[in-house]
Amino acid sequence: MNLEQVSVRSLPGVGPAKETALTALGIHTVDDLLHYYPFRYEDRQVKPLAAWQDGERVTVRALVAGEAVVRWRGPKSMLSVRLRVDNQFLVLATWFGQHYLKTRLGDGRIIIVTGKWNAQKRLIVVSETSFDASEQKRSTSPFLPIYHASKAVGSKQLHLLINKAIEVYGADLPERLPYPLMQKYRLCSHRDAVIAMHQSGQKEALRQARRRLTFEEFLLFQLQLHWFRKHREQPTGTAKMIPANALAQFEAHLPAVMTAAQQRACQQIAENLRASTMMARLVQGDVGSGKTWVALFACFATYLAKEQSALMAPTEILAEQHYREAKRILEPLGMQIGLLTGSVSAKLRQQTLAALAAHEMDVLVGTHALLTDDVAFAKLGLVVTDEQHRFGVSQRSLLRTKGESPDILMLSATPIPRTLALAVYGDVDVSVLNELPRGRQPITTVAYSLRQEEEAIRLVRRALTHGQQAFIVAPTIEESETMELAAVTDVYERLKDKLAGFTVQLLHGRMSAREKDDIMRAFRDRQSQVLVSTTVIEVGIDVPNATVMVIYNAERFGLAQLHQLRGRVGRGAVASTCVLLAEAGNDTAKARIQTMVQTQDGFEIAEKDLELRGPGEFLGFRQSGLPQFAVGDIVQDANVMTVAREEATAMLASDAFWLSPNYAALRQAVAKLPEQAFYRD
Ligand SMILES: Nc1ncnc2c1ncn2[C@@H]1O[C@H](COP(=O)(O)OP(=O)(O)OP(=O)(O)O)[C@@H](O)[C@H]1O
Repeated sequence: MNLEQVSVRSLPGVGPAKETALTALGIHTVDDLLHYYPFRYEDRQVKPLAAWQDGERVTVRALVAGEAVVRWRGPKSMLSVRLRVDNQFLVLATWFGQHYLKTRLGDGRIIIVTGKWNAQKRLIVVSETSFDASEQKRSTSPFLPIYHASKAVGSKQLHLLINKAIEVYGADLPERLPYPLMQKYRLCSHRDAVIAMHQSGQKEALRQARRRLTFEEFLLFQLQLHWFRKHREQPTGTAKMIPANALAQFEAHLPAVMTAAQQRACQQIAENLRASTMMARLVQGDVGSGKTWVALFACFATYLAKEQSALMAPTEILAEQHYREAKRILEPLGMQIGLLTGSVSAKLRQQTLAALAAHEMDVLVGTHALLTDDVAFAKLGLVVTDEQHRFGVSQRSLLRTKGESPDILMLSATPIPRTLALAVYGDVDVSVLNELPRGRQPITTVAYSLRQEEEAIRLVRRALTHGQQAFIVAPTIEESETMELAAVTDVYERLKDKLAGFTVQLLHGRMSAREKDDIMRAFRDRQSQVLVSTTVIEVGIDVPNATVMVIYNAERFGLAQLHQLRGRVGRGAVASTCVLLAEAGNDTAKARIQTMVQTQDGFEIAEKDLELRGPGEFLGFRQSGLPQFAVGDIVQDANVMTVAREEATAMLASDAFWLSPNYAALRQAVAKLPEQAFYRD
């Protein structure tokens, strides 16, 4: 029986109303229902108090110690009583809206409660109470599956319904993976895995189920990536004639030697440009690792092949910065560079466009102004996008259509762990710049509490008196209204007073692009000494004279983001300092701040960030269009992704995959997935 064609209505107890409620959760068929996995399991095992984590839901067997008290606030009640746990410790328990339980909470009674633990207040906010102390023993499953539910169908109801579906249809769950593959990786059957996800109380069975389902979905994903790549009409690029000594020619004109990582990336690029297939390469650089020079080398190599390059940046100030650097590095090599942004005068724009069309210009740097219709290249051979995730898909492909399948180079300052990069970018090649240019001074990072603000300001003042500049970052205005964070405007007002005699300017996201660029320019040109800002300064700004960075409420930012921010200092010859002003938080918050203090390696920080916060909260994760998996976790299960990738490659190259009935189910599954869900530009 094909469960994808069996409506949930076929299950006992599901009428039109229940059907509507299930539809709202995306559940239409029995197949959907069976694959609607719990998002977590509640651990109902009674644990000793010492093992409780702040904020965790705990189940505890305790002795009522003292009299229960009810307080009222309007119609709302709060019931509190002391409980003795592990025969010694006293904790407080509160119930909201359940004052009627008071009579049952007699002094000395043994109860079992489940609730959220607040370590600081030593308080459990109770959500479930059991007065039958033996219940715990009778319960078969210490792990209760919790489902994303709605008002109309709760988690418990879903659980019951799924159990019913397993009872009636469980035997019809099909197997997609060929047997030899299951044997090779010792995977349990799809059916056993699905059932275990919903019903198992055993840690090991659950682990095996997760492993099997993760492998399956990663394999499908990888097969798809490869499949569509194979079947897509790949526009064949043109081979560029690039002399063997191109890199040496380029390096001979540089003001400093390239790092080994830069050289490696350049060599990889030259190889790609020479090939007749189109280049699709991502240069992933840690902050300050010198991505721009690598991009400029690509432009130079393209120039040697007598073709033009376009370099697109997300903001005017970044475009200007690239333009200056391109002029400085490429003009001595005989190249002509142009700039096109919204601020370029009409006359200059006309001249630039004319030069471009006549092939008197080799590189055009700009913002999305490059995309306008009248921008026409004589022969566009290379498109470089900086921070391409900040452009829409259509914008990116628009630039590409200005040439005949030009080679593509993408620059990204967000260090993404390798597996994530594969998942995000599919099969692009990746060059990693994990090395800083020589002569960089290390950045000293210190963590202060918010009360030590004065100390931070002292550091700022000292740098200013030495003629250096400082960045101050504070959370956004919007957030501060509801969350009582140090608003950027408050910080600005305070610092203006405390740093009287220096020019302090404010920058935030509510300003127009023009205002922002003006303020950034003033700072870059040293007309202001202190820039108080939200995270809008985050990416790419290069002001080597700035040596102090102070970040207010650092606990509010993602680690990858803090790393980006910190990377704005330490770019010159003078040693820099980064002060993290943070509220003391729970263990995770402390571990995050500690990571920042301990390491300056962006890749390490990114891994740690993912580990501590989970990929769902990883900076830019949502915007990046990373695929969401039902069971697998791209970070924790990174090794499974690698294996799935290898298997997918081998499979598609084998006849068996295309011909054998063993693979029929898998072939069908891959073909059925919607292309756009996975295939990214
Ligand atoms: N090998 C090198 N030796 C010395 N200086 C270098 C080298 N490579 C680049 N630089 C300089 O380092 C600075 C930073 O380079 P760049 O702006 O390309 O960094 P980035 O990788 O874009 O970093 P971020 O993402 O933090 O902006 C520039 O001023 C550049 O001229």
